[in-house]
Amino acid sequence: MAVASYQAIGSIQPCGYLGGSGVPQECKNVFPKLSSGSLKFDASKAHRIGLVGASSSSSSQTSVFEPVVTPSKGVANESKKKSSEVALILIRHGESLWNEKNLFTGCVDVPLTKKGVEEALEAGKRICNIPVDMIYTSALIRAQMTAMLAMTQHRRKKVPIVLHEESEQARAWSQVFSEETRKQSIPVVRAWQLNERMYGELQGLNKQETADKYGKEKVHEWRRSYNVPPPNGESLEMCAERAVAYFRENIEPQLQSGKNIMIAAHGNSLRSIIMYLDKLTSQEVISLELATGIPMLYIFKEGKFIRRGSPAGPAEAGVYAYTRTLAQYRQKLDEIQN
Ligand SMILES: O=C(O)[C@H](O)COP(=O)(O)O
Repeated sequence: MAVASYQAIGSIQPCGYLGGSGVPQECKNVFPKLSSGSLKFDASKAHRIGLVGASSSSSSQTSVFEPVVTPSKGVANESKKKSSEVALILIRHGESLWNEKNLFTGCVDVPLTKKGVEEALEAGKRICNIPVDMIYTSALIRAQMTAMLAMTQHRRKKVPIVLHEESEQARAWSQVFSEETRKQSIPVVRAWQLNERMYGELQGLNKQETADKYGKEKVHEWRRSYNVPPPNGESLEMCAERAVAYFRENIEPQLQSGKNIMIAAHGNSLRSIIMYLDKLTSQEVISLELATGIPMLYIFKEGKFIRRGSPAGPAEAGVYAYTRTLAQYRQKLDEIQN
C-alpha cells in the first residue's frame, strides 16, 4: 500500500500515514449506529448564521445561534443551494505546558505555552481566508485558546462567541438582542466528547520515564494502537466512540446544511475523526501523527470528505488552486478590505 502524505494547510505535512481505501470491517465496527440519547448536545436548540445574509429572523431577541434543521427536515436543501461545498478545518491545539514538559496530559486541563499561543496565531494566519461559520472545540482550555487565538487572525473579523447551553438560565443570560450583531458572530460550541482521550494512570507522568519503565514498545502501543487502552484509560477506539459519534450526530448535519466549520481539539480525538473521514483501518491509524497547531483542511462536497492542503510552498496558492468556492470567498474578502 502506498504511503499517502498528510497535507496540512500552509505546510508540508507533519507526518505521514498509510492511506486507506474502502471501509474495512474494523472501521465499521468503530462507528456503530448513533444513539442520539447518549449525546449531550441538543442540535434542535442549535442555531445558524451565514457568511453573508443569514436567514432573516423577524425576532430581535435571538441567541447567537439560530435553529439548525437537519437535511432530512428541509431547510438544509435551501442552504445547500447556496454552496455545493463547505470547508472543514481541523486543528490540534498549540503546544501546552505539559506538552512542553513531555507529560501525558489526556483530560487534564492545561493551558498553552507561549510557543502554543504563537502556533495558534500562525494557524490562524493559514486559515484567515477560509470561511468559518461555526466553531467546535473540546471542553479543554488548550483547544479553546487555540480556536480563539486563531480567529484573531481571520480576515472576516467576525466575533467568536462561546455558547452557554448548560442551563436555561445560562442560555437566557447569554442572548444577543441585535440581529446585526448576531450576523457578525461565530457560535462556538464546546463539547466534552471532543476532549483528548483519557490517558488513565499515565496522566501527569513523563513520557520518556514511562517508556524507560514499561518499555518503548508498550508505551508506543498505549499511545498509538487502536484498541489497547493505557492503564484505566481510553483506547483510541473508546475515544472514537464518543468523538466520532459527536461528529456524525452534531457536526456533519451542520456541514450538510452549508456551514463551514472549524474544530479545535486534540491529537487523539482528531486522529479518531480523521480515521473516520479518511476511512483508515485500525492498522493505518497507528502511523497517523498530528503536530500541534497545524490546521488541516477538508472540503465536504456531495456527502464526501476530500482532504486538501498545500503540498508545499505558499499555502494559499495551493489551497485556492483546488477550489473555486474558496477562491471566490477570498476575493470577496479582498473586495471588502479594498
Ligand atoms: O494527552 C497528551 O499527552 C497529548 O495531548 C497527546 O499525547 P500522545 O501523543 O501521547 O497521544
